[in-house]
Amino acid sequence: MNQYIAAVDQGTTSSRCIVFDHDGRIVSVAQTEHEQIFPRSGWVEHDPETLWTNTREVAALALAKADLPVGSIVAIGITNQRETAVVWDRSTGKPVYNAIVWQDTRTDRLIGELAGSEGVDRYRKTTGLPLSTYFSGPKVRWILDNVEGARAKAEAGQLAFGTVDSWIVWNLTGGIGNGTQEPGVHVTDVTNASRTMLMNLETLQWDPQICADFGIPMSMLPQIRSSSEVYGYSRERGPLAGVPVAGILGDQQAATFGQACLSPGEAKNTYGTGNFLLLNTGTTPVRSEHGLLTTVCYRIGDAPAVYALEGSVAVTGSLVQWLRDNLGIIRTAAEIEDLAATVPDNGGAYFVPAFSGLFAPRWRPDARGVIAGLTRFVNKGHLARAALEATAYQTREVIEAMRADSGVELHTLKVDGGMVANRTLMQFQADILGVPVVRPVVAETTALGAAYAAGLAVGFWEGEDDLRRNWAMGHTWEPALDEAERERLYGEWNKAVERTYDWT
Ligand SMILES: Nc1ncnc2c1ncn2[C@@H]1O[C@H](COP(=O)(O)OP(=O)(O)O)[C@@H](O)[C@H]1O
Ligand SMILES: O=P(O)(O)OC[C@H](O)CO
Repeated sequence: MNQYIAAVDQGTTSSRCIVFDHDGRIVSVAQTEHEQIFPRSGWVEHDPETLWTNTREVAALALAKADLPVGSIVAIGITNQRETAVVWDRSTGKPVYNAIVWQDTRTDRLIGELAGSEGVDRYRKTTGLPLSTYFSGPKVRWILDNVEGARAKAEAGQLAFGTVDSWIVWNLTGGIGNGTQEPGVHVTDVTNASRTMLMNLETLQWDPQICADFGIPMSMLPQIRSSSEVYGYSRERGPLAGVPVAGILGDQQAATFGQACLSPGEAKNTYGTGNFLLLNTGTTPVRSEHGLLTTVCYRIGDAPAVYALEGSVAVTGSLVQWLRDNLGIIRTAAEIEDLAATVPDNGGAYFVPAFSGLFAPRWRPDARGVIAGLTRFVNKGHLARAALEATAYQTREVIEAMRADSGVELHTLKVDGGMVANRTLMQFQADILGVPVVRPVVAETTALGAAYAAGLAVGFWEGEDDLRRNWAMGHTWEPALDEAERERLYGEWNKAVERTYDWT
């Protein structure tokens, strides 16, 4: 009987389950979007129970679609939107509040208080991260401060916190209130833990002082495990019953692993709701001086952890959604390419989507979005074009910071994620960087990375050479813009970005 690995990718926009074979090829896919909840300006939430029910539905559907027999799935890997925080009651399995999503900025005042006179870099040495609304710790604190009774229950050891991986694994392996009688395992992996602001980057353990400063009881926290080991077994009925849950990676680290960026100096850029560029820096954390994050890239079983430098851009694909949902100038995300093709260039317009402030490399929580350079000439085609270009300019900013921090010169850029279907964007990305942009055959690298982590833990793949062998080039976009024009456009972009500052 053929054997496969199932990967669950619980992302910001949708939940997916993808089944892979030994060559890393896709055998079956199922996907469903979930509601984005915006209760107030700057707030972004998801319903945790929907995230879980969608996950189990897409898993069942992916298996049913390919008619996979019981016993053909040898392991499950989990990958997830990172930082998003869920707090639930251990005895009922019910969340005490909606999941607070990574883009949510409600904790900005709290960040100011925590930064105090030491500033946003107060915990950077320990965690690799600047104080920001982006990370989970402040979100948990907000729930404890604002949900009635939550703090008392947390202090009594009755509440559990998890990033979305923990929440899914808890439910997948048990979950009271989920038709079973036993709690699931309460774990996370080093990559997800490294995004909470509560983990020490070198010891890979929760930091008691930071937890105390944040007012978060340590009894709420999951156990930190490697990215590739058996954490527990699925209790789901059907073909997944009893299958080991054997891999967990935050989605951007998973994409890095799925792109086989397994040696220091190798990088990938993922274009989803936001953009995330990760550079493998090997087994020593590299501290950033140019606005990047130091983060855990992966840890396979007992091997030493591998670290990465990361440039996180908050708004890229979500700007396309905004044009679709808030302005209605396109009906589907893919239509932006046709609209952009109605004009030859941006018509002088620059769209800086600082909807959650600006993340890497500028970290400006006070920024808000602008469209600069408007004249009577600009039409919706130009706005579509400017929206796509914004993704490419933001990527260039991050690559320049990465070069300054690490000295690594990227001669090609490996890309993946939902937006890389857009050929206009990929061509412009190559143009504005002046290096080729390369998309692999299997662009679902996030799910593939989680599958690899799970498959390595159960011996389905033997080692990293298997993963390197599976990577195959799909399409390359070569730069075609002359240097003077490239620099003129980028210079105007930089001017537009400065117009977003000091807004809040
Ligand atoms: N053809 C396209 N052109 C531009 N953007 C697109 C296109 N297709 C999808 N997107 C954008 O990509 C994002 C979805 O990518 P995906 O990798 O699935 O995201 P996530 O993992 O964050 O849920 C959405 O924000 C959507 O607007
Ligand atoms: O769900 P994605 O693909 O937008 O990824 C979100 C990131 O993990 C946020 O840090």
